[in-house]
Amino acid sequence: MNQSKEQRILNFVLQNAVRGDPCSVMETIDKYCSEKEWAMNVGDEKGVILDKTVEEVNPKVALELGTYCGYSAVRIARLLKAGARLLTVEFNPEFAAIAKQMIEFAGVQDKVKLLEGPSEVIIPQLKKKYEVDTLDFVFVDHWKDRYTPDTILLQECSLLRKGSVLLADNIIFPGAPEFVKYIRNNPRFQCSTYPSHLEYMKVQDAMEKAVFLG
Ligand SMILES: O=C(NC/C=C/[C@H]1OC[C@H](O)[C@@H]1O)c1cc([N+](=O)[O-])cc(O)c1O
Ligand SMILES: [Mg+2]
Repeated sequence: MNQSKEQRILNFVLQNAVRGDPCSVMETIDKYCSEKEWAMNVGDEKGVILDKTVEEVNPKVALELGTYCGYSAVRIARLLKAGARLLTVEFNPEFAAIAKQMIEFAGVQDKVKLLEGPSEVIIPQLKKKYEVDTLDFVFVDHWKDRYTPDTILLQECSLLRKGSVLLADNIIFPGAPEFVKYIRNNPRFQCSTYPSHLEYMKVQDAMEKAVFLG
């Protein structure tokens, strides 16, 4: 049974990156995916926007929707202060297994909790099962048609507080048009757009930052 692309990416990291070095893991994934096989990691250009937002928020509790191979989980976790944690949600078991190994190789496993399952099932469990009070930061990068329902679900589950920051990937490509309409017309969010490019490509993309006003 031949390997998946995600397994090839992991193997390339295991063979070429420095164990315990998150930057080395990120650089190695970016090298593979720009030179050998494209993959839907947030990438090095949009990754800088992610970095800046995480540094600005300095979250104690962060949530990621859409782990994939763990690239952005490593990217976020490397910036978290002592005692801070990232919960990352992935429903595809193959991707979750790859991401778990990626996170461990990068040495950020103590800051990251990988939750396997659909976001609509996991989000309502965050308070009781995962001891979350409210979320300081949410990176939204999963199925584009789940961006809006899950943003609504986060509010319904009282997981956002005044100042919670959402950062959504791919609002131009592949696009999340109804999310953009929802969030920009919602008086409870203060939105700003960060133009960029699709990972590893010369295609226009952007990220949307939305601050919850309470
Ligand atoms: O579908 C995308 N992301 C959705 C991710 C979906 C995965 O996360 C949740 C689910 O387990 C699935 O396996 C995507 C697609 C492109 N793209 O260019 O097609 C670029 C991106 O940055 C993306 O995040
Ligand atoms: Mg994306």
